[in-house]
Amino acid sequence: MPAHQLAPDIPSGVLAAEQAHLAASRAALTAMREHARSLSADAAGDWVSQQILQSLLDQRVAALADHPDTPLFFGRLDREADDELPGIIYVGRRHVHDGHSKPLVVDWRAPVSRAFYQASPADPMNVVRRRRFGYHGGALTAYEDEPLGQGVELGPSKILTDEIERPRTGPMRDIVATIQPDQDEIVRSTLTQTVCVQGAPGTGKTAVGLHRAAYLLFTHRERLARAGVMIVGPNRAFLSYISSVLPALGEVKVDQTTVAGMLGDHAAPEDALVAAVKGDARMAAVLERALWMHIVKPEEGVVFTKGAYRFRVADHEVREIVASLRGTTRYNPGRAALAQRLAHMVLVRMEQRGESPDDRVQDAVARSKPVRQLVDAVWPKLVPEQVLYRLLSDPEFLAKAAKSDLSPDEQEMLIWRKPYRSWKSAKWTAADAALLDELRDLMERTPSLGHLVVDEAQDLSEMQLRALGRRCRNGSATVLGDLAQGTTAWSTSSWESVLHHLGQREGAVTELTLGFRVPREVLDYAARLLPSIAPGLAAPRSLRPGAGSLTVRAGGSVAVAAKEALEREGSIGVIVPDARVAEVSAALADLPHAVLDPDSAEDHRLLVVPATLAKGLEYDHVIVVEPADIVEAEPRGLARLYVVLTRAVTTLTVLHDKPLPTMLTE
Ligand SMILES: Nc1ncnc2c1ncn2[C@@H]1O[C@H](COP(=O)(O)OP(=O)(O)OP(=O)(O)O)[C@@H](O)[C@H]1O
Repeated sequence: MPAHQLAPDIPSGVLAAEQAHLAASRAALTAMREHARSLSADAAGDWVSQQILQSLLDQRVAALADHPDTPLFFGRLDREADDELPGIIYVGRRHVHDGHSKPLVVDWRAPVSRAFYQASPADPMNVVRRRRFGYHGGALTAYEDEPLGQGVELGPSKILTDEIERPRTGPMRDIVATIQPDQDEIVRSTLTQTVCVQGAPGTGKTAVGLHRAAYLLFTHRERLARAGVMIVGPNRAFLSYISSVLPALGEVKVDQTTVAGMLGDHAAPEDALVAAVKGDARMAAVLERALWMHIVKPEEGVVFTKGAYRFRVADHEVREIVASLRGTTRYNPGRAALAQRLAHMVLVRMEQRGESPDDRVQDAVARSKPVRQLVDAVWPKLVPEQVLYRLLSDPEFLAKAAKSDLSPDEQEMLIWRKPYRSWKSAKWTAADAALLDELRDLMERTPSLGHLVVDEAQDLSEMQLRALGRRCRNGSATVLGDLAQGTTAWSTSSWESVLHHLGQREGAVTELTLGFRVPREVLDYAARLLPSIAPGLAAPRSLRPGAGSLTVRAGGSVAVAAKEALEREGSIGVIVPDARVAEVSAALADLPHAVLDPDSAEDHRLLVVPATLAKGLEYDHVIVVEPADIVEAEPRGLARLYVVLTRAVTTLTVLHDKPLPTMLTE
């Protein structure tokens, strides 16, 4: 027998007491906000400090806002612990205390809240009873008790099931009330630990990554406020979908971007095979050689004239300085160091002549014309685009830089068929963006963030991973993905390799196995593709039975399917081959709908979604149009189809005129 009590939606004595605690917590939060509002920035010494303090106070006031629809707490722990904390703890989205510093609500990220997610009959963690609360709108309407420490088996939680079954409308929600024990382990792993999560569609990877960011920001507030945390997602539609999760958890200062947003939005078209060569980590050595090949062997010395005197640095001395700097610094600091070292030699000559020049003289000599001319000739000023331009347009230069790292065929593939006039007019591709970033870092060190969350990481090239790795080289990362959902020319087949190229070899690979999104029937259907796209992976499991959720129709009309879906509750995604977006949108002309546009604030229940933008998204009802065309459209089309078929929360309708891939019909 499940040891559960689900209170009916009628206030009982217990429910009334809990509602009173909610009211008291709300009032306390309002008082905290009023107090924050009453604080003045005038105490700060000067105008600038005043502005900074005022902005901090404003942020604090905003963070203390009470959102009536968002439950202030969602759980309660009755504890039997020998510590200084209260015996009863309410777990919520943020700390709330009364005027005497007594905690009314404890932040879910605090160490004591861990038991809310982890305690079990086998390991009660000093908790005798865990209570979950159910809300309707902002009103507390139900509770559910789980006795721990009595050795009683727990049955399924209805509040948890209701939360998972709740129709999805609008952007992604936080899962803070229902994080599962294996997810919580990942969320609370320490800041220094890089974690890589493999998980089938809908196992909560994205949710876990976002909650880990919130957890780390809470636990290491100062350090991460300085160093920064960034979320990297596959496209802007995805970023817009996840955009409200962290703000709902009180974290507004996390940058969310795509790889293109980080490395440069270059999108000239490119053959997938060429892109694959450019994405290969072997390019790193080629680029490094290409950059340093710009240094010219010095044939002349330098002569600095001051009044009637001439101070000379001989050619062999210049060669020695260049040789000693080469390979020991990045390119740009090396250039600056060369000027300073030449100036220093001149100063030594001045001293030999009995002068006593100081640092200012050294700077002046370093900036003088003869020194600048020599530095420009020997160690030329460069931008990354110049180097890459030369590499992709000059076969001889490429051959020298590539040595044996690239085969002659690969080199030939890299050379532009139609060269551009100059580096300034070159049109760069997405793969070039990572090469330019590598060069930029060889010239000037890229600053590192404190933590990076990388979603859909299976799709990144080795060179892109290196670029991301630079941005967390003094920090750590949360790497999320699914080997079965790799759709790019360079998709990985091993997480160890991803961690290697990210520069986080110590990272731990872990797996989430239970699906929260896709009904079992739909997931089993999609999983028929797995042996063809990721033979090593086990079939995914779903928490949600969802009988009757799958319909496959030959010759069915998209308008009819959309009308049927509109009669039900929740969001609808009509996922179509990219080339057929306009046609399907026209077929739906009688129904209010929009084509998915990441930049539009317009929210539509019925959306036409190009197949290549569906990654990471979910809809209550998904209608997939013509799977054969989705498969045909790209080299890893079967994996794309797997992604598309696993976006449904409640129903999946597959419409096809052409034969379905055989794996789906066998
Ligand atoms: N513990 C949980 N409680 C409630 N809902 C959850 C939980 N974990 C995940 N979900 C929900 O399941 C859905 C899928 O989660 P998410 O998008 O994070 O999965 P994913 O593994 O990133 O999927 P994909 O690989 O398809 O991108 C979301 O609606 C999420 O809110």
